[in-house]
Amino acid sequence: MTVSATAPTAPVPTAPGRLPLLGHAVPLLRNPVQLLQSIRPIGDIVRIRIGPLDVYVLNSPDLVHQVFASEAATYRKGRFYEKFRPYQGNGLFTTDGDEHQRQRRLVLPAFHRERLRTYTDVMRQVAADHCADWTPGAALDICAEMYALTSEVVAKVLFGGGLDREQVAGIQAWLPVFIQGMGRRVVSPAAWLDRLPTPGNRRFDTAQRRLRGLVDDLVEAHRRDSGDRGDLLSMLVAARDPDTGEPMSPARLRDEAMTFLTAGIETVSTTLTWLYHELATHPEVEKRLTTELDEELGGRPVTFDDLAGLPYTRSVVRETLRLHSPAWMLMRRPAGPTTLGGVALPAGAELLFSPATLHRDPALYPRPLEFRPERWLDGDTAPPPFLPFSTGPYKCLGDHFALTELAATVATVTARWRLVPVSSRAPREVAGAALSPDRLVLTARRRDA
Ligand code: HEM
Repeated sequence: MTVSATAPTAPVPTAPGRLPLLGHAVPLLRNPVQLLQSIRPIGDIVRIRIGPLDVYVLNSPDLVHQVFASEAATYRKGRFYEKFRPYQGNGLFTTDGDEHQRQRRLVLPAFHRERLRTYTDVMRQVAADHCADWTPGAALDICAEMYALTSEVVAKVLFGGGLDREQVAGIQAWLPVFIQGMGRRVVSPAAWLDRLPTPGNRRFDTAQRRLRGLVDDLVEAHRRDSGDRGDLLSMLVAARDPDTGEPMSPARLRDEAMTFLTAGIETVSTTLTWLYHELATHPEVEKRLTTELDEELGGRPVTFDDLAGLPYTRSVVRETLRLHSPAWMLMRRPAGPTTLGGVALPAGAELLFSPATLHRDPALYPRPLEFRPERWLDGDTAPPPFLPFSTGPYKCLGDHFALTELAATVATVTARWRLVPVSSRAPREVAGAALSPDRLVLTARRRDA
């Protein structure tokens, strides 16, 4: 059923189960993705209530396209992103409008295809070094392993060879505390709670201070020696505004670096963890994957140019991003009163789109809960909307970076190791900053043993 044919003033259906005062806060806190999934069949736009706040959930891919892409100029990023600003500063993630557009133009060349070619060598090397330390038969905490691997990749690509071990360890130790604390503050009911001198708040303050200090030092070092070191930060330091000729200020460089650290690690490590869960429970997929890797690479290290010739590997990555989209909630807010899908929305209305639930809609994807990389290889019908990285002017800037890192890591790790289940327990989804598995333990077996 859709509401798109209704008159502009028609009421929007409200999700069932609303409680007085609390609205839908209880199911949202308990399992937000389940709630968002359950209301998809109700209409193209469905209202949920969080206490006094109305949130309009967009279920139709056409309306998502309208709000996020074709009419994006008439929407702001909205509440969720504003709440990140005190912690993340004025990076790409928290800015919108003209300021965002100017900044995005400056940052874009650092993600150019030719740069990705160089970054791929770092990705492969980190993955190879990381799994070289595994002991055959050892039970591995895959969430921790993938977090350590991906945080080293982003730190090295961002800051280059100048990083010492202590700095990498500092990023790995403080970043999860910072991201988790920031997530809690974004949904916190009262800002004063976050200023109480509790152990958790003190740990967050320390993490934020240490990370900012570390990033400030690295920015300063790059500005002093401003040649191209092949890393991402060098590109940002060298960037000049085409209108004014001005470089980015040290604070802006720090904010962008913090944005890449917070946007580019957990998303990728979560995807890799789900991917290894799926491989461990789908031996036929793993077999086809290793056959492709053996045939195409024959044991040699993967390069950027090899990735185009690994269609099954890329389908495994794509299917993981479909079934386990890290982004489960994106928001926008109309700049003024607007009509959307035939429904009048008030100025400042909060709009929500969930890539995770769109990708599990049986109307778009047949047998949506099955992990079937083959669905991306059939290729004779128009593919359904696939939006793990969102769409429009605020679409993930690191999408090609992430796809390259995921494929290069899988090609490197899976060529050497099989990760097999320790138990039949499936990971439980936890909706935090990303839609993550709560826990995954797998046993490492050498493929050549
Ligand atoms: C599987 C991995 C990833 C996923 C699923 C993902 C997804 C997303 C999504 C959904 C957004 C928000 C878009 C919106 O509000 O419409 C976003 C923004 C962003 N992401 Fe990613 N991301 C991933 C990896 C990365 C990586 C590796 C980097 C950088 C190294 C990165 C950098 C960014 C930045 C800078 C933004 C803000 C873009 C802007 O507003 O201009 N992401 N990402």
